[in-house]
Amino acid sequence: MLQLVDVTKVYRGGKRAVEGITLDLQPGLIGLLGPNGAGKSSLMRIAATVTRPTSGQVLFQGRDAVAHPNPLREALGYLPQDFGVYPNLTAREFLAYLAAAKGLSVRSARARVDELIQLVNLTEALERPLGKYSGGMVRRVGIAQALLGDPKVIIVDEPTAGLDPEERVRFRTLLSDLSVDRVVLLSTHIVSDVDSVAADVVVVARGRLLRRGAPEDLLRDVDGQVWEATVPYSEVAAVRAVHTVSRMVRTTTGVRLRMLSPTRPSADAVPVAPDLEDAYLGIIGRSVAVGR
Ligand SMILES: Nc1ncnc2c1ncn2[C@@H]1O[C@H](COP(=O)(O)OP(=O)(O)OP(=O)(O)O)[C@@H](O)[C@H]1O
Repeated sequence: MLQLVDVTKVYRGGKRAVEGITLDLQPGLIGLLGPNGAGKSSLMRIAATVTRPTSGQVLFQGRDAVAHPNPLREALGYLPQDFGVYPNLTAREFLAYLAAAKGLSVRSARARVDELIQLVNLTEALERPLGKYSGGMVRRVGIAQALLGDPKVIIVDEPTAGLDPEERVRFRTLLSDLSVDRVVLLSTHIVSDVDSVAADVVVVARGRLLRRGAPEDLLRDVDGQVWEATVPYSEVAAVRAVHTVSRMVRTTTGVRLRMLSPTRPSADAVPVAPDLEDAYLGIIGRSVAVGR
């Protein structure tokens, strides 16, 4: 439905944020994972037609969405990373304003706004000005506005920033439900945001696509390479210098480390089943090791 073809973004001043990324996106939830500065937001802005690629193509239903962005814009719900609100409007006024800008009729806008306010759990704060909302509440308004107009493509950039754990789970479930017949592209640097909801994971770093696959494929990459061992606190730095450590828990007997290593890292290390966080760190770690 939405394709990025060999997309590159070079900002004024020469910063290369995206380096030849090709992605064919079909309905479903696609998790775009990468560390800070990987180029996720740049890629999302290009996919959302708010930034033009320096080279490469964006195609929506086979048509050029760079030269003719309107068909994609009409089908799009976008939550940018730097989403802002008008502080003097209430949530209802703000959403009604955006619904009007999207061309929804007054009647269908009113029903949709009420529905969305319930969906993102803002009913109680409805009549308060947005300037008095917490960061997490503003985020929820952002999610609601992205869903106005029943979009076929939903692009959400770090949507869970500022949400509490319960809201995160709720939001993950919502996006998963929506992805049944829509493209939902979610960017994050938090692996648990895509774990168990994304059937398709894309890992980017330094502007490049490093790996794309189903979570089970990514887990297979590090099968037999994840270990746990307890080491004295004084040895932690030495272990970390050699291995990617994905978890560290201080215990009464030392520090319990979870680490990636192609071979058993120490005599007392026990193999454990990999999770997506291990797989992700493995991909990022390998890309650093080979200098990509
Ligand atoms: N408008 C801009 N002008 C110049 N450089 C930019 C601009 N926007 C982003 N960059 C740079 O491009 C690189 C990629 O940034 P981008 O925001 O796309 O990454 P990201 O993966 O979304 O990271 P984060 O999660 O920190 O936002 C970074 O080095 C960033 O500083």
